[in-house]
Amino acid sequence: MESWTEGFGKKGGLYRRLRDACAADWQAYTWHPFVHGLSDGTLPLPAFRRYLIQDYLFLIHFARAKALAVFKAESIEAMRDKTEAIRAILAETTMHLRYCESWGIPEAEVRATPESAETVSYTRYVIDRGLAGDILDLEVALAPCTVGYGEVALRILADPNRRAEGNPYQSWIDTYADPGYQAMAKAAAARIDALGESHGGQARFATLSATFAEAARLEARFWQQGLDAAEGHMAAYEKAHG
Ligand SMILES: Cc1ncc(CO)c(N)n1
Repeated sequence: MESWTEGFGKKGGLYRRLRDACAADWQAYTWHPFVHGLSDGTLPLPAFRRYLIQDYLFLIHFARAKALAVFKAESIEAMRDKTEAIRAILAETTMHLRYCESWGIPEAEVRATPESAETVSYTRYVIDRGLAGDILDLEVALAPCTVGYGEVALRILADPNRRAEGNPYQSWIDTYADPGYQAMAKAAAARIDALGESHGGQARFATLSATFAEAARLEARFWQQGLDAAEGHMAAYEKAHG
């Protein structure tokens, strides 16, 4: 078994059962062609730019979803963890703004960018699962994001095609390979395992796994919007220069 699959959740726990129940969707998300391009450094810059600006907007709403998890948390420890997660998400956006600044895109312009359908659908889906359900429904909707990016980073580090020197996406990779981020991802998987036991994960598995798989597919769509933007860019370029 690969090292990254061992990293999150415990054997037989709810997190791994959710992940394994949507193996094809999970693979399509965590080893998407966009991720290959981050890893070997060949991702076209317009694809990354499109992704990163939308991801900044995504994180604002993701912080709101985590705030809802503070509200729905059933222990002070969980409230503390979630509060820390909100702080981490807001800190993560400084990486986004640094990239944008290096491209000459000021923060005001990033903020004024309209959200894409991919961004709206994913963020509002997660918030809706949390509003309609309890803390377990919400944590399961959040997990592909928090834990998934932890796994994506580990997959990149293990990738034989990885460009380790002079990779333009290195600071993106570092953000999620960071021990602090990895610890947060592990804690999120462990909380799902614990909630699975305390909140009837077995009896609720059909609903929970549908939520988890939906979020994994929305994550894959989120990468794909970057590649779609680059395709448009290439077509326009070829038209202008053809
Ligand atoms: C779409 C997406 N999923 C997960 C993360 C990790 O925080 C992120 N920044 N963006």
